[in-house]
Amino acid sequence: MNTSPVPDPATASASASATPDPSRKASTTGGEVSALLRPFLPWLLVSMVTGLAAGAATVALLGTINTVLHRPGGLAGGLLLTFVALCVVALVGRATSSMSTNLVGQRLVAQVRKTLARKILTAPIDALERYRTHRLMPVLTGDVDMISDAAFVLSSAVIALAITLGCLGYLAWLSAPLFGLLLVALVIGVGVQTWAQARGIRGFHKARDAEEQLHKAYRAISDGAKELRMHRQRRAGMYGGQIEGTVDRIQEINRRAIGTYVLATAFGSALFFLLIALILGWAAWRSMAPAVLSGFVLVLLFLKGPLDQIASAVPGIGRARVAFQRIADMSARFATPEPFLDLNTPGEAAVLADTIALRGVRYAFAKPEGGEAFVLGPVDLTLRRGEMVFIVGDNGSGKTTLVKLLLGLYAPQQGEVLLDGVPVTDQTRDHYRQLYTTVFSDFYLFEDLAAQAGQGGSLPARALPYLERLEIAHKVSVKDGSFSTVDLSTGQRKRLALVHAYLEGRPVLVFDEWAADQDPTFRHLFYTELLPELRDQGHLVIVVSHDDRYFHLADRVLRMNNGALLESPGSAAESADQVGGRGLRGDVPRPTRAGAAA
Ligand SMILES: Nc1ncnc2c1ncn2[C@@H]1O[C@H](COP(=O)(O)OP(=O)(O)OP(=O)(O)O)[C@@H](O)[C@H]1O
Repeated sequence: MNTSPVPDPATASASASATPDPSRKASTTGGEVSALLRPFLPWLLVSMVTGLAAGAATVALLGTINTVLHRPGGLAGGLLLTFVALCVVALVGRATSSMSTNLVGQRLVAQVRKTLARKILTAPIDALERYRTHRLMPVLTGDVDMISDAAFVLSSAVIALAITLGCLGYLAWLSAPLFGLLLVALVIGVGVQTWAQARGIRGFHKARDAEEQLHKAYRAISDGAKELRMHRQRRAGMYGGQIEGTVDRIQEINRRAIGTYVLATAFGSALFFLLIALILGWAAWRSMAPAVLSGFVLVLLFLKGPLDQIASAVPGIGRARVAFQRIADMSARFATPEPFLDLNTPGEAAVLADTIALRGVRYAFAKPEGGEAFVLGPVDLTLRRGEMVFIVGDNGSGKTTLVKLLLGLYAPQQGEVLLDGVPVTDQTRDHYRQLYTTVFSDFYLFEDLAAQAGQGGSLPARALPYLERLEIAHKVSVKDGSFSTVDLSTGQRKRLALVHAYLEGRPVLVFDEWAADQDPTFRHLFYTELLPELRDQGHLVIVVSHDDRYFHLADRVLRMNNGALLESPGSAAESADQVGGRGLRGDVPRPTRAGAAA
C-alpha cells in the first residue's frame, strides 16, 4: 500500500484558503525573502559601496566648498583638483550605485516572476485548487509590479542614505555640541517616521486584503457579464455594494496610511527648521568659528534634500514590503512542488501495455465551512486497453474526483494506482500522466498545436481530416502550428479539443461531459461512431457522462454514488452481447467503500 507523504487535507484546516495566518506568515516571509535576495548580494554590496563612496564624495565636496568660501584664493590649485576629483567620484559612484540597484531590482522581479510561474506549474493540483485564482492574480501582477516600482525608488534612497550618513559624520567632526543637538532631533524624527511606517504598513496590509476582494469582483463582472446584464438587482449590488464599497475602502485606507507618512514628513521638516533656529541661537550664545557655523548650516540645508528623498521613498518601500510578504506567503504555500515534475525535457512517450488499476484508493477533500468533507473510496478498479468505460452518477457523486485520481492529478491519500501492475510513484507519476489526453468539462483550449508538430507529416494536412470529420473545417484551419481561431461556440471549441486528442494519439482518452454541449446529431455521432472508433483503434476510452440513452454502448458502466464506486450489473452483460465480451472481466457488482474486498 502506498504510504504517500501527501497530507490528508480533510484534517487540514479549512482556513487554508483564507487570509494567511500572520504568525505563519512572519516565520515563512523572512526565509523566503532572504532566499530571494541571496543571489543578488554581490550586486547589493556594489550598490552599497559605490553609493557610500558617492555619499562620501558629496560630503567632501560640501567641505571643500565651505573651505573655499573662507579662503582668499578661492577655488584654485590643489583645491580645484580635489573638487574635480570629488565631482568625478560622486557622479561615477552615484551612476554605478543606481545602475546596480536597478539591475538588482529588475533581476529580482524577473527571478520572482520565473520562480512563481515555476511554482505554479509544479504545485500539486489540490494545493492550487485551495489557493483561489482571485488570490493568485494580484500576487502575480500587482505585487510583482510593486517591487519593480520600489526598485527605482530604492536606488536613489540608498544613495540619499549614504549621503546622509556621510553628512552626519562630517557634521560630527565639525562640531560635537551642534551634532548633539542634531542627534536629539534625529532620534525624535526617526521615532516618528518609524511609528508612521508601522501604521502605514498595517494600512497597506488591509488595503491589500481589500484588493483581493476587488479582484474577485472584477472576475465576477468579466466572467459573469451576461448574467449581470440580465439581473438589474444583482448588477446594482455588484457595483454599489461590492465594487464601489471595496474601492472606496481601499482609497480610504491608502489615504490614511499615506496621510500618516505625510504628517510624519511635515513634522520632520518642522523639526528641521527648529533645529536650524536652535543652531543659530546656539551660535549667538556661544561664540563659534564662522567656518564651523557656515559649514554646519550649509551641510544641514543640503541634507534636507536626501532626507526628503528618504522620507518620500518610505511609503513605496512599505508597500513593497507588504507585496514581498504576499509573494513570500504564496511562495511558501507552493514550497512543496510535486517531486520529479520536469519542466524542461519532453521525455519518452508513455505506453499502456494492458491495464491501469486503482487499489484501495481513497481521497478526502478538506472539510468546507458548515459542510461535510467529501470522501472518495476506497476504490478498487481495473481498466484495460481497448475498453470503452462510462463513469456515471449523480452530480457531486465523485466522478471528476475519481478521474483526477485515475489521471494522477491527485495523489491518493491511501492506496495506489498501478500501470500494468507496477505502482505509480511520485517519481513516475508525471510520466504516467502522459498516457492521457483529457477534455475536462471546464477544459482550457490551447490555440497552439506545437506539441504535436514533431510527430511527422505536415500538421495542417494531418489535422484537416479531423476538422472535416468534426464539421469545423469551414471555420478553423491549422496555420503555423496553431488553430486559426478559437473564437467559436462552446460546442465547436469542444470539437477543437477533440482534434487535439486525435492529433496527440495518446493511449487513454478521457472525456468529462464532452457531449453536453453538442447538438443531438453530433452527440449521436460522438457516442455511436467516434468513441467506438477510438476504442477499436486500441485506445482506452473513459467517458464521464449523464447521457443515459447511450450507456448501453459502453463496455462497462461504473457508477459513482456519494464517493463509492459500483460497477453497474447491466453494463457488463449488455455490453458482452454487444461487443463480444471485449475488455470485460466478468466482475460482479461490488460496492468498493471501506471494507469491500480488493
Ligand atoms: N476542490 C474541492 N474542494 C473541496 N471539495 C470539493 C472540491 N472539488 C470537489 N469537491 C467536492 O467533491 C464532491 C465530488 O465532486 P466531483 O466534481 O467529483 O463530482 P461529479 O460527480 O463530477 O459532479 P458533476 O456531475 O456535477 O460534475 C462534491 O460534492 C464537491 O463538493
